[in-house]
Amino acid sequence: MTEKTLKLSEQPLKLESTRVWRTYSGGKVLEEWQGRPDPQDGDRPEEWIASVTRARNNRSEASPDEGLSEVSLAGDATVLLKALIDADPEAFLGAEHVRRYGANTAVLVKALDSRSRLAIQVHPDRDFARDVFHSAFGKTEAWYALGGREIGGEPPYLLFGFKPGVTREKWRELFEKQDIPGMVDCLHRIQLVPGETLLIEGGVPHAIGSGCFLLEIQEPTDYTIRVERTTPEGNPIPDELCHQGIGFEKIFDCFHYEALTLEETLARYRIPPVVLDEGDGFRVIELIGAGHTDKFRLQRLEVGKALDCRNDGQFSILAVLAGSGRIRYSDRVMALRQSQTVFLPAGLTVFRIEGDPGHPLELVRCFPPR
Ligand SMILES: O=P(O)(O)OC[C@H]1O[C@](O)(CO)[C@@H](O)[C@@H]1O
Repeated sequence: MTEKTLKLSEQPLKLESTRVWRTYSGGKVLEEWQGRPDPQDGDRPEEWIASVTRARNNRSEASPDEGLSEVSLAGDATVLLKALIDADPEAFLGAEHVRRYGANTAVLVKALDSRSRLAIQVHPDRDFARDVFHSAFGKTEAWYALGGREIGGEPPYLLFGFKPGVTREKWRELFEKQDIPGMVDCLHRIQLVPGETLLIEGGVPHAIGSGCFLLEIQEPTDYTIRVERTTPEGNPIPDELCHQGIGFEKIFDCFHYEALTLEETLARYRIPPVVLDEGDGFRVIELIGAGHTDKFRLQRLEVGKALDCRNDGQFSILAVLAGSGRIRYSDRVMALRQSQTVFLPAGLTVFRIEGDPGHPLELVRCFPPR
């Protein structure tokens, strides 16, 4: 029997691995999860998934396309996801999405594994991004904790949100003195709990601690303002990477000086999961919904048997956290295994996810804003 002819925008697209250089080290747990031989920590601790966003690393030796994801085609051929989308935005992203956001997915997904703590940083909200970077997107982000490891006897942890008593003047003074313990002490600290989701709005100071393995969903930019001029591992950070070209004076405008207690911070930013649908051999859990942010949505899918899905005129992105199985679409099948990532174009309207007996699939499904 001959297969039906399908356009690329009508089929699931397997994504190649896209590792990206960062100022912090990590990646060993990520590589273990990916089943790579000889997993190692290094200077590319992040996997960018379905990315149409270029990394802002300011490194002359790197490719100008660093950060852009490639799609695997037949044989060993690959093509940039961005090139496919640019050639036919509506078919891949959906007409309504293109009307609102142009030929941009409006979302970026990452798997991130830190051996060392990240530098204390902040990302722009939409207003700051528009006024200062002339960008339609800021960098609100959310972390879905997958697991982690102890580093030097310390369990994985997160720093975020100003504590009561922190003012713009105090923050600036600590920056000028480069008083790192003082800056760390201005932020709330919590332990990373696998399965928890935190939403970090643009403007909120934060630093992912050492030993964290998480999935991140965010707006599609790489604007990171870093207030530590030397990384926790002792490497100087070039000024341009700290202030992103806007100068040190301006960076203090990017922070939201809203000092909340830990309870208030967690009540605002920790998002409890909600079961949306459950049946014989599947569960669909909302991790981030439209009520939490208008920047993206995130679901966890658990598929022991089968789950019928629709794309409803929008694309979505899958990452297989664990298990194995397949996607059935039209008259075809695509195998799924742990760490596989897949772009599901808007033109793929219906598909079925099936888990293998004894190896139920655990997946995240990432959506752009509605
Ligand atoms: O400043 P660093 O350590 O390179 O970290 C940047 C990283 O921080 C994050 O914003 C997470 O907080 C990632 O999206 C980003 O790649």
